[in-house]
Amino acid sequence: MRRLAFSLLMGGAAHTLVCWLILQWGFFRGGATVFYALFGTIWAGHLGLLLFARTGLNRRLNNPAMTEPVMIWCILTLLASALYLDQGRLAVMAFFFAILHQGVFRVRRRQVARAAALAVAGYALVLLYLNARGDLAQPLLEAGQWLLFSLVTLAMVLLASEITTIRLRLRERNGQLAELLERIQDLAVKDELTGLYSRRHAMELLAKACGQARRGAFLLAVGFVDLDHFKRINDRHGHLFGDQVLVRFAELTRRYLGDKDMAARLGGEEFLIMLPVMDMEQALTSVERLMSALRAQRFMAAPALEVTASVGLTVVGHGESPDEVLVRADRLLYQAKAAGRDRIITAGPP
Ligand SMILES: Nc1nc2c(ncn2[C@@H]2O[C@H](COP(=O)(O)OP(=O)(O)OP(=O)(O)O)[C@@H](O)[C@H]2O)c(=O)[nH]1
Repeated sequence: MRRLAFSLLMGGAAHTLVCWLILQWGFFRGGATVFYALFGTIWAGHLGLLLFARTGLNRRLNNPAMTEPVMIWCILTLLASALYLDQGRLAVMAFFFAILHQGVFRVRRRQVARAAALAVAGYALVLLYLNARGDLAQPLLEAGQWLLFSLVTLAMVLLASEITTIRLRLRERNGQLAELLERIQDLAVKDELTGLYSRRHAMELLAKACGQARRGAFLLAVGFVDLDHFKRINDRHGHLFGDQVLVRFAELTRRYLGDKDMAARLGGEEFLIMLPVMDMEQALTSVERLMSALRAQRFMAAPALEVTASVGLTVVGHGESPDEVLVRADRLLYQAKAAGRDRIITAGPP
């Protein structure tokens, strides 16, 4: 919007000023009446375009920046004023290069060529029309100026084409770099197999969350989850199938845990979950729901298999360090395993 306003207001003011000077020097055919009628219309158009963008109606267009329509409108205003000039026509048409400059970085090569063709052909039609009416004082000079204008325009279009090629290549490279960066960031914080957070990142998040929970911002539940008899699953159905089970569990955490909850794979078949909660009961309900979903999973390659997990679940106590919380959750998990697996053992802070 700011760019559009700048182009239309500054470009329009410069165009008006040059034509007004030509009017003062007596070379504007039709005099002040035609000048004010013409520039009144031109400014109504400029302000109409600005109003259109200001009200947000442009967002409904395919290209909300409206670069091409604005370029075409501005070229038409130059051509319209060129019709009334007895002198200085080339100076006015030269504003086209400023219009082109505005468009080069924003529109496609085809659109630049279209705008250039409109300017060159429009300029030629203006001259032919004036010549037919006998209003062209120096036809040869005007034709020479048109030729010069056309050659410079051609050079500009070729340059614009080069710039567009470089711009597109840069955009492609930027896209590739952004993708690479995202992948590097993912590798640093995510577990490759499951897409859950990695152990290192989980520890960083836990330290941060413990700090916030300590300040009383919320209550944080921390759970150690360990799939039961995973070695047996691997041995019976193969390592690849074991991987599928891990991925399925990760999917379930994404589906059953809330937006503010977090799940990480600490390694092997061991996971950490963190849930900001109101109380332990809420945490227990969430984890029970996740465990039921895991138990209900069926696998094509092993239809009779029921995967379960043991969980040690606790909440972060006032002033507790992440290590203290992890040790307690680990101890609870051990108790769950010892008590026969497929269960959640909970305990609050000491
Ligand atoms: N498929 C697969 N298996 C893994 C991966 N990482 C570790 N494991 C296996 O996970 C198994 C873990 O076995 P254990 O630590 O003995 O535990 P468990 O068999 O689950 O027994 P409990 O925990 O006591 O119920 C081992 O056989 C590891 O080889 C992995 O990325 N993919």
